[in-house]
Amino acid sequence: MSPNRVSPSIFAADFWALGEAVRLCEEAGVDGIHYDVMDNHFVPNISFGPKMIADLCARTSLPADVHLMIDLHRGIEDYLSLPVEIITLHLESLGKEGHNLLKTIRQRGKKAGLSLKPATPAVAVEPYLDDIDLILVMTVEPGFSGQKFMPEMLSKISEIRKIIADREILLQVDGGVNRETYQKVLKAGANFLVIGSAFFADSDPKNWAKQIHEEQTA
Ligand SMILES: O=C(CO)[C@@H](O)[C@H](O)COP(=O)(O)O
Ligand SMILES: [Co+2]
Repeated sequence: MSPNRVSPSIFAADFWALGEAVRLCEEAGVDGIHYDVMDNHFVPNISFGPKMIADLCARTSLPADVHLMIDLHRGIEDYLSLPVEIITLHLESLGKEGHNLLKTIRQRGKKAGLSLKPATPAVAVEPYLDDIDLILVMTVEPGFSGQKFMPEMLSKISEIRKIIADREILLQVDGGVNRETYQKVLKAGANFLVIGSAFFADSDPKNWAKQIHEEQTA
């Protein structure tokens, strides 16, 4: 089994020193940077848009995964043209165009991700399994970093691991992942952690990233 992946959520960094935060990620040996895009419609918060992602991507070779928490009715063209590895859409925001949007992400040379809010059941991913490369299980309500992990999501992670079966779909978990919760999340079946506030507050993020990479999973 390939090693677990970890991507810090740059939204949790100090915006005064974004460049330093990216350097910290590089030095810690993480696998990418997670960009939380919020538009104050799908979630009650605003973060940043495509220009900021483009500017940071231009200065680092760390792969980018873009978590779009936006109203999709105006399309996603601004994000499709970015040099990013993964674009993740929320299942709850897909509407009738869902399959086409996911297919378009792949046609544009990126991995397509599908994210589930805490109330969305695991089985909801089943119609999309042929169109996706990643499933993101939210373990907090989307919109803010620094929230408490929802332990009741662990069984959902295991359920999705079973649904994925032998497909090559990454299982990403996002929200409240910290030194106390990350092993439970990996044990439940995730192989891709997003860590926001806990990563940037950690006294030895390099050591933590190494532990995540080396943690044995099922
Ligand atoms: O997508 C989101 C929140 O909507 C996440 O990516 C968080 O921003 C991660 O931050 P922590 O919960 O780890 O502090
Ligand atoms: Co996120």
